[in-house]
Amino acid sequence: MGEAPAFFLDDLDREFSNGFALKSKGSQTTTVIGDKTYVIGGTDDESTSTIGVQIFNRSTGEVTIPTVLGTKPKQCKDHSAMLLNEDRILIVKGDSTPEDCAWFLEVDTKFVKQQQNNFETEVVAWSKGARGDAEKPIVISGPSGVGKGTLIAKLMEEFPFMFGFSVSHTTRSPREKEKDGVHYHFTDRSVMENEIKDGKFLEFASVHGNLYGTSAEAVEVVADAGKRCILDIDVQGARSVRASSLKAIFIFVCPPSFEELEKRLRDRGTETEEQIQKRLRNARAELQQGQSPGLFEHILVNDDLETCYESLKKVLGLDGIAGTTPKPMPNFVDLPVDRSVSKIDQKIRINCRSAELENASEQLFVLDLSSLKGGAPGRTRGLNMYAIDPFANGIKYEI
Ligand SMILES: Nc1ncnc2c1ncn2[C@@H]1O[C@H](COP(=O)(O)OP(=O)(O)OP(=O)(O)O)[C@@H](O)[C@H]1O
Ligand SMILES: Nc1nc2c(ncn2[C@@H]2O[C@H](COP(=O)(O)O)[C@@H](O)[C@H]2O)c(=O)[nH]1
Repeated sequence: MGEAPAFFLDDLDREFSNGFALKSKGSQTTTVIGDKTYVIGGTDDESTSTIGVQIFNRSTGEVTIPTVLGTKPKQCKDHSAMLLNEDRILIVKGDSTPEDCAWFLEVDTKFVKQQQNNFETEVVAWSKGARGDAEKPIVISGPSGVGKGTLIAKLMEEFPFMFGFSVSHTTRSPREKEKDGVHYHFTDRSVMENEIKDGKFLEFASVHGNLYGTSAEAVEVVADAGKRCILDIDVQGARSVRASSLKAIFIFVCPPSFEELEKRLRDRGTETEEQIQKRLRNARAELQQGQSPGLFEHILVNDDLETCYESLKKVLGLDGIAGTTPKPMPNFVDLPVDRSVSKIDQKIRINCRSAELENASEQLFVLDLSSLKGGAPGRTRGLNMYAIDPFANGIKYEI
Protein backbone atom coordinates (compact mmCIF):
# COMPACT_ATOMS: atom_id res chain seq x y z
CA MET A 1 0.00 0.00 0.00
CA GLY A 2 1.10 3.59 0.43
CA GLU A 3 1.35 6.26 -2.16
CA ALA A 4 3.63 5.86 -5.13
CA PRO A 5 5.43 9.00 -6.21
CA ALA A 6 4.42 11.00 -9.27
CA PHE A 7 7.31 12.04 -11.54
CA PHE A 8 7.65 15.51 -12.94
CA LEU A 9 10.10 17.42 -15.08
CA ASP A 10 12.48 18.20 -12.21
CA ASP A 11 13.41 14.53 -11.96
CA LEU A 12 14.66 14.61 -15.52
CA ASP A 13 17.36 17.19 -14.89
CA ARG A 14 18.71 15.20 -11.97
CA GLU A 15 18.63 12.01 -13.96
CA PHE A 16 20.52 13.29 -16.96
CA SER A 17 22.89 15.90 -15.59
CA ASN A 18 25.73 13.75 -16.96
CA GLY A 19 25.30 15.27 -20.40
CA PHE A 20 23.55 12.60 -22.41
CA ALA A 21 21.90 13.86 -25.57
CA LEU A 22 18.27 13.48 -24.62
CA LYS A 23 15.94 15.64 -26.66
CA SER A 24 14.02 17.75 -24.20
CA LYS A 25 11.50 20.43 -24.91
CA GLY A 26 8.22 20.95 -23.10
CA SER A 27 6.87 18.59 -20.51
CA GLN A 28 8.70 15.35 -19.81
CA THR A 29 8.51 12.62 -17.18
CA THR A 30 10.97 9.89 -16.33
CA THR A 31 10.10 6.41 -15.10
CA VAL A 32 12.79 4.01 -13.96
CA ILE A 33 12.44 0.27 -14.60
CA GLY A 34 15.59 -1.69 -13.78
CA ASP A 35 18.48 -0.27 -15.80
CA LYS A 36 16.21 1.70 -18.08
CA THR A 37 14.75 5.15 -17.66
CA TYR A 38 11.75 5.89 -19.90
CA VAL A 39 11.64 9.55 -20.81
CA ILE A 40 8.14 10.36 -22.00
CA GLY A 41 7.05 13.51 -23.79
CA GLY A 42 8.57 16.71 -24.99
CA THR A 43 10.77 15.62 -27.90
CA ASP A 44 11.65 18.55 -30.12
CA ASP A 45 10.63 16.85 -33.35
CA GLU A 46 8.49 19.53 -34.99
CA SER A 47 7.05 17.04 -37.46
CA THR A 48 5.09 15.16 -34.82
CA SER A 49 2.27 16.34 -32.61
CA THR A 50 2.34 13.18 -30.53
CA ILE A 51 4.06 12.42 -27.23
CA GLY A 52 7.57 11.07 -27.83
CA VAL A 53 9.42 8.28 -25.99
CA GLN A 54 13.16 7.94 -25.37
CA ILE A 55 14.97 5.30 -23.33
CA PHE A 56 18.10 5.96 -21.31
CA ASN A 57 20.01 2.80 -20.47
CA ARG A 58 22.05 3.39 -17.31
CA SER A 59 24.31 0.39 -17.74
CA THR A 60 25.41 1.23 -21.30
CA GLY A 61 24.93 4.99 -21.01
CA GLU A 62 23.03 5.00 -24.31
CA VAL A 63 19.90 6.87 -25.29
CA THR A 64 17.60 5.00 -27.69
CA ILE A 65 14.55 6.08 -29.64
CA PRO A 66 12.39 2.93 -29.54
CA THR A 67 10.01 1.65 -32.20
CA VAL A 68 6.65 2.94 -30.98
CA LEU A 69 3.57 0.86 -31.83
CA GLY A 70 -0.14 1.62 -31.40
CA THR A 71 -1.96 4.93 -31.78
CA LYS A 72 0.10 7.62 -30.07
CA PRO A 73 -1.40 10.19 -27.69
CA LYS A 74 -1.48 13.80 -28.86
CA GLN A 75 0.93 16.22 -27.20
CA CYS A 76 -0.43 17.99 -24.13
CA LYS A 77 0.74 20.82 -21.88
CA ASP A 78 1.91 18.34 -19.28
CA HIS A 79 1.36 14.83 -18.02
CA SER A 80 2.12 12.62 -15.04
CA ALA A 81 3.62 9.13 -15.33
CA MET A 82 3.28 6.17 -13.02
CA LEU A 83 4.73 2.68 -13.26
CA LEU A 84 2.20 -0.17 -13.09
CA ASN A 85 3.13 -3.84 -12.58
CA GLU A 86 6.67 -3.25 -13.91
CA ASP A 87 5.41 -3.76 -17.48
CA ARG A 88 3.50 -0.58 -18.36
CA ILE A 89 3.48 3.09 -17.51
CA LEU A 90 0.23 4.95 -16.92
CA ILE A 91 0.20 8.46 -18.36
CA VAL A 92 -2.37 10.94 -17.05
CA LYS A 93 -2.62 13.90 -19.42
CA GLY A 94 -3.22 17.36 -18.02
CA ASP A 95 -5.79 19.75 -19.43
CA SER A 96 -7.68 16.90 -21.07
CA THR A 97 -11.09 15.27 -20.95
CA PRO A 98 -11.70 11.98 -19.11
CA GLU A 99 -12.00 10.36 -22.54
CA ASP A 100 -8.41 11.24 -23.41
CA CYS A 101 -6.70 11.52 -20.03
CA ALA A 102 -5.45 7.96 -19.42
CA TRP A 103 -2.91 6.27 -21.69
CA PHE A 104 -0.77 3.19 -21.14
CA LEU A 105 2.76 2.85 -22.49
CA GLU A 106 3.50 -0.87 -22.56
CA VAL A 107 7.21 -1.53 -22.12
CA ASP A 108 7.42 -5.21 -21.19
CA THR A 109 4.01 -6.78 -21.79
CA LYS A 110 3.41 -10.02 -23.74
CA PHE A 111 2.53 -7.98 -26.86
CA VAL A 112 5.72 -5.91 -26.61
CA LYS A 113 7.85 -9.02 -26.05
CA GLN A 114 6.32 -10.65 -29.16
CA GLN A 115 6.94 -7.54 -31.26
CA GLN A 116 10.50 -7.21 -29.96
CA ASN A 117 11.36 -10.25 -32.09
CA ASN A 118 10.37 -8.38 -35.29
CA PHE A 119 12.47 -5.29 -34.68
CA GLU A 120 16.11 -4.67 -34.05
CA THR A 121 15.38 -1.63 -31.86
CA GLU A 122 13.65 -1.47 -28.50
CA VAL A 123 9.85 -1.65 -28.78
CA VAL A 124 7.18 0.11 -26.73
CA ALA A 125 3.43 0.26 -27.48
CA TRP A 126 0.72 2.76 -26.64
CA SER A 127 -2.83 1.87 -25.77
CA LYS A 128 -5.53 4.34 -24.85
CA GLY A 129 -7.42 3.83 -21.59
CA ALA A 130 -11.13 3.50 -22.34
CA ARG A 131 -14.03 3.29 -19.94
CA GLY A 132 -16.41 0.34 -19.80
CA ASP A 133 -16.36 -2.84 -21.85
CA ALA A 134 -16.95 -3.11 -25.57
CA GLU A 135 -19.63 -5.53 -26.74
CA LYS A 136 -18.37 -8.63 -28.53
CA PRO A 137 -17.63 -7.81 -32.20
CA ILE A 138 -19.44 -9.79 -34.91
CA VAL A 139 -17.38 -11.52 -37.60
CA ILE A 140 -19.29 -12.24 -40.83
CA SER A 141 -17.65 -14.45 -43.46
CA GLY A 142 -18.72 -16.21 -46.60
CA PRO A 143 -17.78 -16.44 -50.26
CA SER A 144 -17.62 -13.36 -52.43
CA GLY A 145 -21.07 -12.44 -53.75
CA VAL A 146 -23.06 -14.34 -51.13
CA GLY A 147 -24.56 -11.11 -49.75
CA LYS A 148 -22.53 -10.31 -46.61
CA GLY A 149 -22.29 -6.62 -47.47
CA THR A 150 -26.02 -6.47 -48.27
CA LEU A 151 -26.97 -8.03 -44.92
CA ILE A 152 -24.57 -5.78 -43.00
CA ALA A 153 -25.93 -2.67 -44.76
CA LYS A 154 -29.49 -3.65 -43.76
CA LEU A 155 -28.43 -4.15 -40.14
CA MET A 156 -26.63 -0.83 -39.98
CA GLU A 157 -29.56 0.94 -41.59
CA GLU A 158 -32.06 -0.46 -39.12
CA PHE A 159 -29.79 -0.10 -36.06
CA PRO A 160 -27.53 2.87 -36.83
CA PHE A 161 -26.80 3.57 -33.17
CA MET A 162 -26.07 -0.04 -32.28
CA PHE A 163 -23.63 -1.23 -34.96
CA GLY A 164 -20.51 0.19 -36.60
CA PHE A 165 -18.54 -1.23 -39.49
CA SER A 166 -14.86 -2.14 -39.16
CA VAL A 167 -13.29 -0.37 -42.14
CA SER A 168 -10.63 -2.75 -43.45
CA HIS A 169 -7.46 -1.89 -45.33
CA THR A 170 -7.07 -3.34 -48.82
CA THR A 171 -4.63 -3.15 -51.71
CA ARG A 172 -7.38 -3.70 -54.30
CA SER A 173 -8.57 -0.73 -56.37
CA PRO A 174 -11.77 1.05 -55.36
CA ARG A 175 -14.99 0.15 -57.21
CA GLU A 176 -16.96 2.96 -58.82
CA LYS A 177 -19.07 3.94 -55.80
CA GLU A 178 -16.58 3.02 -53.07
CA LYS A 179 -15.15 5.79 -50.88
CA ASP A 180 -11.76 5.73 -49.18
CA GLY A 181 -12.16 5.54 -45.39
CA VAL A 182 -15.80 4.48 -45.67
CA HIS A 183 -15.86 1.16 -47.52
CA TYR A 184 -12.13 0.47 -47.18
CA HIS A 185 -8.87 2.23 -46.48
CA PHE A 186 -7.40 1.80 -49.95
CA THR A 187 -3.66 1.49 -49.61
CA ASP A 188 -0.42 0.56 -51.42
CA ARG A 189 0.94 -2.91 -50.90
CA SER A 190 4.32 -1.68 -49.64
CA VAL A 191 2.66 0.66 -47.10
CA MET A 192 0.35 -2.09 -45.89
CA GLU A 193 3.20 -4.61 -45.65
CA ASN A 194 5.13 -2.18 -43.44
CA GLU A 195 2.08 -1.55 -41.28
CA ILE A 196 1.58 -5.31 -40.89
CA LYS A 197 5.21 -5.54 -39.75
CA ASP A 198 4.53 -2.74 -37.26
CA GLY A 199 1.81 -4.85 -35.61
CA LYS A 200 -1.03 -2.54 -36.69
CA PHE A 201 -3.33 -5.36 -37.82
CA LEU A 202 -5.43 -7.76 -35.78
CA GLU A 203 -5.59 -10.01 -38.84
CA PHE A 204 -4.72 -9.85 -42.51
CA ALA A 205 -4.92 -12.21 -45.47
CA SER A 206 -4.25 -12.43 -49.17
CA VAL A 207 -7.73 -12.71 -50.72
CA HIS A 208 -8.37 -13.07 -54.48
CA GLY A 209 -4.85 -11.75 -55.17
CA ASN A 210 -5.01 -8.65 -52.91
CA LEU A 211 -4.08 -7.95 -49.31
CA TYR A 212 -6.91 -7.25 -46.87
CA GLY A 213 -6.62 -6.58 -43.16
CA THR A 214 -8.42 -5.37 -40.04
CA SER A 215 -6.41 -2.84 -38.05
CA ALA A 216 -6.80 -2.79 -34.27
CA GLU A 217 -7.79 0.87 -34.65
CA ALA A 218 -10.66 0.00 -37.05
CA VAL A 219 -12.29 -2.11 -34.34
CA GLU A 220 -11.50 0.25 -31.48
CA VAL A 221 -12.98 3.41 -33.06
CA VAL A 222 -16.31 1.60 -33.37
CA ALA A 223 -16.21 0.58 -29.70
CA ASP A 224 -15.15 4.13 -28.73
CA ALA A 225 -18.37 5.35 -30.36
CA GLY A 226 -20.27 2.99 -28.05
CA LYS A 227 -21.23 0.69 -30.93
CA ARG A 228 -20.85 -3.01 -31.61
CA CYS A 229 -18.31 -3.71 -34.32
CA ILE A 230 -19.08 -5.76 -37.45
CA LEU A 231 -16.20 -7.30 -39.39
CA ASP A 232 -16.77 -8.46 -42.99
CA ILE A 233 -13.72 -10.68 -43.53
CA ASP A 234 -12.77 -13.88 -45.33
CA VAL A 235 -12.42 -17.31 -43.69
CA GLN A 236 -8.63 -17.00 -43.23
CA GLY A 237 -9.23 -13.71 -41.40
CA ALA A 238 -11.95 -15.29 -39.26
CA ARG A 239 -9.52 -18.05 -38.32
CA SER A 240 -6.90 -15.46 -37.28
CA VAL A 241 -9.43 -13.54 -35.19
CA ARG A 242 -10.45 -16.83 -33.52
CA ALA A 243 -6.82 -17.40 -32.60
CA SER A 244 -6.41 -13.83 -31.31
CA SER A 245 -7.41 -12.34 -27.98
CA LEU A 246 -10.45 -10.64 -29.56
CA LYS A 247 -13.57 -12.41 -28.36
CA ALA A 248 -16.19 -12.29 -31.12
CA ILE A 249 -19.29 -14.00 -32.53
CA PHE A 250 -18.56 -15.85 -35.79
CA ILE A 251 -21.23 -16.11 -38.51
CA PHE A 252 -20.82 -17.82 -41.89
CA VAL A 253 -23.14 -16.99 -44.80
CA CYS A 254 -23.74 -19.62 -47.51
CA PRO A 255 -25.45 -19.25 -50.89
CA PRO A 256 -28.50 -21.45 -51.66
CA SER A 257 -26.49 -22.94 -54.57
CA PHE A 258 -23.24 -22.41 -56.42
CA GLU A 259 -25.17 -21.34 -59.53
CA GLU A 260 -26.97 -18.63 -57.58
CA LEU A 261 -23.65 -17.41 -56.16
CA GLU A 262 -22.23 -17.14 -59.69
CA LYS A 263 -25.34 -15.29 -60.86
CA ARG A 264 -25.10 -12.75 -57.99
CA LEU A 265 -21.42 -12.11 -58.65
CA ARG A 266 -22.08 -11.58 -62.38
CA ASP A 267 -25.18 -9.44 -61.83
CA ARG A 268 -23.27 -7.22 -59.40
CA GLY A 269 -21.09 -6.25 -62.36
CA THR A 270 -18.10 -5.09 -60.31
CA GLU A 271 -15.52 -7.70 -61.39
CA THR A 272 -13.96 -8.69 -64.71
CA GLU A 273 -14.60 -12.20 -66.02
CA GLU A 274 -11.13 -13.23 -64.87
CA GLN A 275 -11.77 -11.91 -61.37
CA ILE A 276 -15.16 -13.63 -61.23
CA GLN A 277 -13.52 -16.95 -62.14
CA LYS A 278 -10.90 -16.46 -59.42
CA ARG A 279 -13.57 -15.59 -56.81
CA LEU A 280 -15.66 -18.63 -57.78
CA ARG A 281 -12.64 -20.94 -57.50
CA ASN A 282 -11.90 -19.53 -54.04
CA ALA A 283 -15.59 -19.81 -53.10
CA ARG A 284 -15.46 -23.62 -53.36
CA ALA A 285 -12.61 -23.77 -50.85
CA GLU A 286 -14.27 -21.19 -48.57
CA LEU A 287 -17.57 -23.09 -48.53
CA GLN A 288 -15.66 -26.17 -47.35
CA GLN A 289 -13.64 -24.24 -44.75
CA GLY A 290 -16.79 -22.56 -43.49
CA GLN A 291 -17.91 -25.95 -42.17
CA SER A 292 -14.66 -26.45 -40.18
CA PRO A 293 -15.63 -27.57 -36.68
CA GLY A 294 -15.26 -24.93 -33.99
CA LEU A 295 -14.80 -21.97 -36.35
CA PHE A 296 -18.29 -20.53 -36.94
CA GLU A 297 -21.02 -20.63 -34.31
CA HIS A 298 -23.81 -19.79 -36.77
CA ILE A 299 -24.30 -20.73 -40.41
CA LEU A 300 -26.97 -18.80 -42.34
CA VAL A 301 -28.19 -19.58 -45.85
CA ASN A 302 -28.86 -16.40 -47.81
CA ASP A 303 -31.60 -17.56 -50.17
CA ASP A 304 -34.42 -15.07 -49.66
CA LEU A 305 -32.79 -11.88 -48.40
CA GLU A 306 -35.54 -10.92 -45.91
CA THR A 307 -35.64 -14.42 -44.40
CA CYS A 308 -31.86 -14.48 -44.00
CA TYR A 309 -31.88 -10.99 -42.48
CA GLU A 310 -34.47 -12.10 -39.90
CA SER A 311 -32.26 -15.11 -39.05
CA LEU A 312 -29.28 -12.80 -38.61
CA LYS A 313 -31.30 -10.57 -36.26
CA LYS A 314 -32.35 -13.66 -34.30
CA VAL A 315 -28.74 -14.79 -33.89
CA LEU A 316 -27.93 -11.32 -32.56
CA GLY A 317 -30.89 -11.34 -30.18
CA LEU A 318 -32.68 -8.60 -32.13
CA ASP A 319 -35.76 -10.43 -33.36
CA GLY A 320 -38.85 -8.43 -32.62
CA ILE A 321 -36.78 -5.29 -32.01
CA ALA A 322 -37.07 -2.52 -34.57
CA GLY A 323 -34.43 0.19 -34.59
CA THR A 324 -33.07 2.10 -31.60
CA THR A 325 -32.68 5.62 -30.34
CA PRO A 326 -29.25 7.17 -29.78
CA LYS A 327 -27.53 6.75 -26.43
CA PRO A 328 -27.12 9.96 -24.41
CA MET A 329 -23.67 11.52 -24.69
CA PRO A 330 -21.50 11.18 -21.55
CA ASN A 331 -20.54 14.25 -19.54
CA PHE A 332 -17.14 15.74 -20.27
CA VAL A 333 -15.02 17.17 -17.49
CA ASP A 334 -11.68 18.91 -18.01
CA LEU A 335 -8.80 17.72 -15.90
CA PRO A 336 -6.83 20.86 -15.06
CA VAL A 337 -3.06 21.01 -15.49
CA ASP A 338 -2.61 21.82 -11.80
CA ARG A 339 -2.87 18.42 -10.13
CA SER A 340 -0.96 15.61 -8.45
CA VAL A 341 -1.29 11.93 -9.14
CA SER A 342 -0.80 9.05 -6.72
CA LYS A 343 -1.65 5.36 -6.55
CA ILE A 344 -3.27 3.36 -3.77
CA ASP A 345 -3.83 -0.32 -4.59
CA GLN A 346 -5.55 -0.37 -7.99
CA LYS A 347 -6.83 3.19 -7.69
CA ILE A 348 -5.14 6.24 -9.18
CA ARG A 349 -6.06 9.42 -7.31
CA ILE A 350 -5.89 12.66 -9.26
CA ASN A 351 -6.03 15.68 -6.97
CA CYS A 352 -6.99 18.72 -9.00
CA ARG A 353 -6.68 22.33 -7.99
CA SER A 354 -8.85 24.65 -9.97
CA ALA A 355 -9.25 28.43 -9.88
CA GLU A 356 -12.91 27.96 -10.66
CA LEU A 357 -13.45 26.08 -7.43
CA GLU A 358 -13.02 29.19 -5.32
CA ASN A 359 -13.85 27.97 -1.82
CA ALA A 360 -13.19 24.29 -2.05
CA SER A 361 -9.89 24.50 -3.89
CA GLU A 362 -9.49 20.76 -4.54
CA GLN A 363 -11.33 18.09 -6.41
CA LEU A 364 -10.48 14.41 -6.46
CA PHE A 365 -10.83 12.19 -9.52
CA VAL A 366 -10.25 8.46 -9.25
CA LEU A 367 -9.22 6.07 -12.01
CA ASP A 368 -10.04 2.52 -10.95
CA LEU A 369 -7.72 0.06 -12.71
CA SER A 370 -9.01 -3.13 -11.08
CA SER A 371 -10.94 -4.41 -14.14
CA LEU A 372 -8.60 -3.62 -17.01
CA LYS A 373 -8.79 -5.74 -20.19
CA GLY A 374 -7.10 -5.68 -23.57
CA GLY A 375 -4.16 -3.43 -24.26
CA ALA A 376 -1.80 -2.44 -27.05
CA PRO A 377 -2.00 -2.01 -29.96
CA GLY A 378 -5.67 -1.06 -29.35
CA ARG A 379 -7.30 0.10 -26.15
CA THR A 380 -7.00 -0.81 -22.50
CA ARG A 381 -10.68 -1.10 -21.61
CA GLY A 382 -12.54 -1.54 -18.35
CA LEU A 383 -11.27 1.71 -16.88
CA ASN A 384 -13.66 3.08 -14.29
CA MET A 385 -13.51 6.79 -13.60
CA TYR A 386 -15.37 8.81 -11.01
CA ALA A 387 -15.06 12.03 -9.07
CA ILE A 388 -15.45 12.67 -5.37
CA ASP A 389 -17.74 15.62 -4.71
CA PRO A 390 -15.96 17.97 -2.26
CA PHE A 391 -19.27 19.59 -1.29
CA ALA A 392 -21.20 16.42 -0.50
CA ASN A 393 -19.25 14.46 2.12
CA GLY A 394 -17.16 12.62 -0.42
CA ILE A 395 -20.05 11.23 -2.46
CA LYS A 396 -18.87 9.51 -5.65
CA TYR A 397 -20.33 10.48 -8.98
CA GLU A 398 -19.69 9.00 -12.42
CA ILE A 399 -18.17 11.27 -15.06
N1 LIG B 1 -30.69 -12.97 -50.97
C1 LIG B 1 -30.30 -12.39 -52.12
N2 LIG B 1 -30.95 -12.66 -53.25
C2 LIG B 1 -30.58 -12.10 -54.41
N3 LIG B 1 -29.55 -11.25 -54.55
C3 LIG B 1 -28.84 -10.96 -53.44
C4 LIG B 1 -29.19 -11.50 -52.17
N4 LIG B 1 -28.30 -11.03 -51.27
C5 LIG B 1 -27.46 -10.22 -51.93
N5 LIG B 1 -27.78 -10.16 -53.23
C6 LIG B 1 -27.08 -9.43 -54.31
O1 LIG B 1 -25.87 -10.19 -54.58
C7 LIG B 1 -24.83 -9.31 -54.93
C8 LIG B 1 -23.63 -9.59 -54.02
O2 LIG B 1 -23.97 -9.16 -52.72
P1 LIG B 1 -22.89 -8.48 -51.77
O3 LIG B 1 -22.10 -7.47 -52.53
O4 LIG B 1 -23.59 -8.06 -50.56
O5 LIG B 1 -21.97 -9.76 -51.50
P2 LIG B 1 -20.68 -9.90 -50.56
O6 LIG B 1 -20.79 -11.22 -49.90
O7 LIG B 1 -20.56 -8.73 -49.67
O8 LIG B 1 -19.52 -9.91 -51.62
P3 LIG B 1 -17.94 -9.57 -51.44
O9 LIG B 1 -17.40 -10.53 -50.47
O10 LIG B 1 -17.39 -9.73 -52.80
O11 LIG B 1 -17.85 -8.17 -50.94
C9 LIG B 1 -25.35 -7.89 -54.82
O12 LIG B 1 -25.68 -7.43 -56.10
C10 LIG B 1 -26.61 -8.05 -53.96
O13 LIG B 1 -27.59 -7.08 -54.26
N1 LIG C 1 -9.18 -11.34 -43.99
C1 LIG C 1 -9.85 -10.26 -44.40
N2 LIG C 1 -10.74 -10.33 -45.41
C2 LIG C 1 -11.41 -9.24 -45.77
C3 LIG C 1 -11.19 -7.99 -45.14
N3 LIG C 1 -11.99 -7.08 -45.71
C4 LIG C 1 -12.70 -7.72 -46.64
N4 LIG C 1 -12.35 -9.02 -46.68
C5 LIG C 1 -12.87 -10.07 -47.55
O1 LIG C 1 -12.33 -9.95 -48.83
C6 LIG C 1 -13.23 -10.51 -49.75
C7 LIG C 1 -13.36 -9.65 -50.96
O2 LIG C 1 -13.91 -8.42 -50.65
P1 LIG C 1 -14.26 -7.37 -51.83
O3 LIG C 1 -14.71 -6.13 -51.11
O4 LIG C 1 -13.01 -7.18 -52.62
O5 LIG C 1 -15.35 -8.00 -52.64
C8 LIG C 1 -14.57 -10.72 -49.01
O6 LIG C 1 -14.69 -12.11 -48.72
C9 LIG C 1 -14.37 -9.98 -47.74
O7 LIG C 1 -15.06 -10.57 -46.67
C10 LIG C 1 -10.24 -7.95 -44.08
O8 LIG C 1 -9.98 -6.91 -43.45
N5 LIG C 1 -9.59 -9.08 -43.76
